[in-house]
Amino acid sequence: MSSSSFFLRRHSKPSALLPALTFLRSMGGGPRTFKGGLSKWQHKRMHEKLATEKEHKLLNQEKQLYQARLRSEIRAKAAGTTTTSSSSSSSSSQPSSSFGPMTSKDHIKALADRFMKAGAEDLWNRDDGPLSSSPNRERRRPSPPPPPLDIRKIIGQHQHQQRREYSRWRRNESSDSDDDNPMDWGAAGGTRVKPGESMESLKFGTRNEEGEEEEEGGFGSGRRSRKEMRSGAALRNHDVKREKRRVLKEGNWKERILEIREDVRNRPEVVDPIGRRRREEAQGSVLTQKRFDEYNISSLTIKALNEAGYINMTVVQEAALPVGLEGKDALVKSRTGTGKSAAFLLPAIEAVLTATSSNSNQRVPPVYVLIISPTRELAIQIAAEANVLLRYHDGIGVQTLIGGTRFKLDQKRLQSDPCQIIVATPGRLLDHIENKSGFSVRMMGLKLLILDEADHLLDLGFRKDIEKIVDCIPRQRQSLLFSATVPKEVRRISQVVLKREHVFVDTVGLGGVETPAKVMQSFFIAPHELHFHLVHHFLKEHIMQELEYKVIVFCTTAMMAAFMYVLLRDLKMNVREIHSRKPQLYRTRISDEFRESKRLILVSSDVSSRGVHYPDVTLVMQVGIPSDREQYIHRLGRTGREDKYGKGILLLAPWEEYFIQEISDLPIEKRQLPNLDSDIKQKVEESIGKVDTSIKEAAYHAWLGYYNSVSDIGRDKTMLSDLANRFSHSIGLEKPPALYRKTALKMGLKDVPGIRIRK
Ligand SMILES: Nc1ncnc2c1ncn2[C@@H]1O[C@H](COP(=O)(O)OP(=O)(O)OP(=O)(O)O)[C@@H](O)[C@H]1O
Repeated sequence: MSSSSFFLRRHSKPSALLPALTFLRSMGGGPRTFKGGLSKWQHKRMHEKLATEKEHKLLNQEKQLYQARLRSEIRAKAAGTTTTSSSSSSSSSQPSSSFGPMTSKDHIKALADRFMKAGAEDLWNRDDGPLSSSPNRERRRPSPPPPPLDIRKIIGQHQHQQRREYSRWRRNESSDSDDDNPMDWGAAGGTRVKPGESMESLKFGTRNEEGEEEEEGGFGSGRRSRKEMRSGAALRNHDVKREKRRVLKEGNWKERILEIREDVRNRPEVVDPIGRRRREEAQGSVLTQKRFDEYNISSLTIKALNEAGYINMTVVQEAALPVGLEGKDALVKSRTGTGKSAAFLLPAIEAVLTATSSNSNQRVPPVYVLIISPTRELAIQIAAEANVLLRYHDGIGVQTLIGGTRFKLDQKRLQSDPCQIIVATPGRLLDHIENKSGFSVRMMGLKLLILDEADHLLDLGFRKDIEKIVDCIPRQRQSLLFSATVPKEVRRISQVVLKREHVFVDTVGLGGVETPAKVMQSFFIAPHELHFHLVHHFLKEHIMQELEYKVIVFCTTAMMAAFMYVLLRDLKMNVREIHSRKPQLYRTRISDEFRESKRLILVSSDVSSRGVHYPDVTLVMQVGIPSDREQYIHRLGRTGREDKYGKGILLLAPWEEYFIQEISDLPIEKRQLPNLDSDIKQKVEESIGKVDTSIKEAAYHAWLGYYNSVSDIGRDKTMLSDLANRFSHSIGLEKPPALYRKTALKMGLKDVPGIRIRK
């Protein structure tokens, strides 16, 4: 069917679509409902709640253990058996060689020592007096004492840092090295590899026995292993205790945020953008000196690579290829747009070549490589890149299995055009596995499983599907996981797919900035009513500045994207839309058009936020709060790819400002709102008025569904209803449209004032 007939079909009856549009957030083809009719977000919250309960249970158990230790110490004292540990502890922080119980003071001192080697004695003195009055001690330290340390503050900040896995502290602590060089933020962790640098300096953290990765860097002035920083067995209950005791007063937070902001403002790239450019140019690009032909890659692939313009490897390719080619499992983290696809496609092709050479006379070749991607666009793009690299390999085929296309057509292609590499989205792949057509038999020969955007695929929305898929493929296989973001919890869950002894390749590094170096990031806080005016203003301004502009505007939901598109089109902008409410053929066409074009604006939901490579995007605008830090980073990563320059704008409403804390370690700056021209304002108002009511109502419903799922806003239903009313006004609705009773019930909005329910 032609794309135009799809287009006509889409417009024939928009109202018929409405019930299906309600409350569904674009999830890139992932499952939308879960057992018991729960939405993704309700399901996610349920799991978070269960995890918190579990954590509390563990806390109690550990508390009991601690109390038991104290009791045994008292008993030991009563029996007159003072242990070596207690007597030696005042002079040494080392644990005693005796296995008797430690006193509580010893224990705390030992902890303080381990926690902060350099400052431990000060901590001890401050809290426990006796030591500071010790004459020996005075003798040992004749110089004036350093300023007292506030242990609570330090521990609180340290835990805060651990919990969010941010690394600002490390940067602050190690900033002496080269504070004014934004490119060197990761230097203290020794993880950023510059062209020509030895690969030894890259971080390859293999898993230790506890399943934690050993990494350099840590708190305080010294370097320490990640294992030490985290929960060692002895430290663990005290870690938890500190967490419980921690008083994070609002004031402290505010102070810290102000400090961070001040720091951001003073960064050289903010105050001196030209100097920044020069410094970066001096630093070189993501390309290294290493050439592809130096590795054990087939000459036919090298030929194709060279033709495609790939001569030298990027940092991630140089780091991940040897691991992938050796057949090891790996979790690979590297910034957006740095060439991860080739880093996994090359081992994939080699795996097929090895497998076919030993297994050549099968009538229907098994599938040797399975690549899973969260979105259809990304799957199509990966298959296209694989085809480029396979140009000279006759007999090796790639196929995509993605939703939104005809299942029967997939089956026909699988039979008529056998392939060894499959690129699939999870849902459609499962359909094929569960369908008894022999597809799962072909999967029995699988040698290599690759998850692109692995953190997203292991997130709650997809994890069940991934687990099912993993259950249906051979255990004896290699697995490679790639992403630009790898949150702590994903590292743990990755064991669902990876072998225990996998390698962690991290080209960002602890303390490294996760966003592209050459993207200037700023955020604006403005009442929601002004967002559309501001989007229009920023676009106009950018078009004036950039002759060859290419912009992506990310909206919170598919229906918000639809609304924004209609509005910008009416304002005579050269704009396209792409989101999950569009048929796949339309999406593919728009995606291809945007890839090839210049001077074009793409309004998108999250179908374009991850992995999709649109060359030369000059500006990424994010309107409304991103669902998490990772989403912000991936969306922003659509610009500044391949070492190019770009701009990122985040537009938030005042109640969304708390999100800035989530990304406070990134080089993002708050900007003053521009003065809006009253004529332009009026023009925008008029265009809002012209948008079809059905689109506005669907946008309102989607807005409510999205913000209900954003925990800090969705928790307070009265506030949510208030904001929803304001939102409905801002998109030109006279009154908020009513909800279906069932939906209102599901969202916990049934008896909330201001939320209308259908009779
Ligand atoms: N060695 C290389 N030499 C030249 N260009 C390269 C090289 N490797 C990759 N590229 C190009 O860099 C661009 C970005 O690559 P790719 O899409 O693989 O990035 P990515 O790291 O997967 O990004 P994301 O995190 O957004 O998924 C592509 O256009 C690709 O063709």
